[in-house]
Amino acid sequence: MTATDTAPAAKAEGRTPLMTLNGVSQVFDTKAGPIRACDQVNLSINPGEVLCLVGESGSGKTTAARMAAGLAKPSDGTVAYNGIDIWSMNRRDFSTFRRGVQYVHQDPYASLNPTRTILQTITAPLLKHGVVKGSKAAAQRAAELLAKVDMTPPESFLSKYPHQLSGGQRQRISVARALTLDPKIIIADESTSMLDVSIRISVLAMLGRLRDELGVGFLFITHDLAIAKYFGWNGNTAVMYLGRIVEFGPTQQIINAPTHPYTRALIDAIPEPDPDLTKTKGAGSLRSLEIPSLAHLPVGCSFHPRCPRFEGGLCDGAVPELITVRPGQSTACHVVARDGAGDAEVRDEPVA
Ligand SMILES: Nc1ncnc2c1ncn2[C@@H]1O[C@H](COP(=O)(O)OP(=O)(O)OP(=O)(O)O)[C@@H](O)[C@H]1O
Repeated sequence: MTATDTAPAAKAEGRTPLMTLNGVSQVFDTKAGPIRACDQVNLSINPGEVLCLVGESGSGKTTAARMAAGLAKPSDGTVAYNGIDIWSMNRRDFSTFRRGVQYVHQDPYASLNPTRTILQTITAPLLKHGVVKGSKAAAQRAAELLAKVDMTPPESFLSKYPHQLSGGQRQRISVARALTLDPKIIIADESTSMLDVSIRISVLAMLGRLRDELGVGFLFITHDLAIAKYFGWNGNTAVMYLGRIVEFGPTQQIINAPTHPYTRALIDAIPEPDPDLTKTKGAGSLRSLEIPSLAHLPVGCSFHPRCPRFEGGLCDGAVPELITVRPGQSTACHVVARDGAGDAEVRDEPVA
């Protein structure tokens, strides 16, 4: 077994991934002292690929996403787009990056300007970046984009303000705005978590259709592995815990054959309609439900105080490295590194 990063297919094929996070860290100064919200994260995404970033609240997902979107500068490491560090790009390349990578926020109400109509919200980037010429063409394109996100008839929404729309409709507007500049990657940060279940499912279905039709890549952030399973079944999933990636691999393997005890615990938290499947899950219970503070990380593996497979002297020594345990799948766990992961038995089950 060898130390590994979490860059999937493109690197293996010798291509430069469209976007890479190379050893990216983010340190915040807080009252409790400096915290490392992201610690040496390696990820890569290509157009058409889905990468799900999963973990509990506070695991560093949004911090990683903001760095990927160029909204925050890493304390360490680099974010590269088309192989170029975004923080040393010239203006033209940085503008290409900004157009190519669009961020869809968890709370569309906070990210939509309340004083702008939907027409103004959608046409502003189209006109600013010269995607279309003239207000008539911009309005026509805005109507097409609304139809793409299933807001029909578009004409009935263009003159409305965000407060006149439902949460699901606002989220669709955020997605339509993200599509204005023909992005290569959409970063969707818990973008359905504030919606009611039935609305969430329809917004997820719409995003899934865009994923398939437009060939756009997704960095899809969620605390809910069930949603990663739904959205990212044919992509990869990285599981984050207290700022570090603890497991990475094809989503099907992560769901059906997880190796890290934390991933197993997240999977156990997914309600399972089939009792036989529930029986095959076997993480054992967590030793503690308390998530340690980033300001006082446990020594060694930071999951060890909660881990059902904890072994004194092994897990509370060094920080475990992310190592390849099966083709395409890597885990940061001393016990798995010592005992092996076993064979993955991946059921090609249909997406729920
Ligand atoms: N600007 C900041 N200053 C200080 N601490 C911060 C800042 N931004 C994030 N943090 C801290 O960094 C840690 C990771 O936060 P982050 O929002 O990235 O996690 P998350 O996994 O996205 O969680 P959630 O799902 O709750 O948004 C948290 O402890 C958070 O309080």
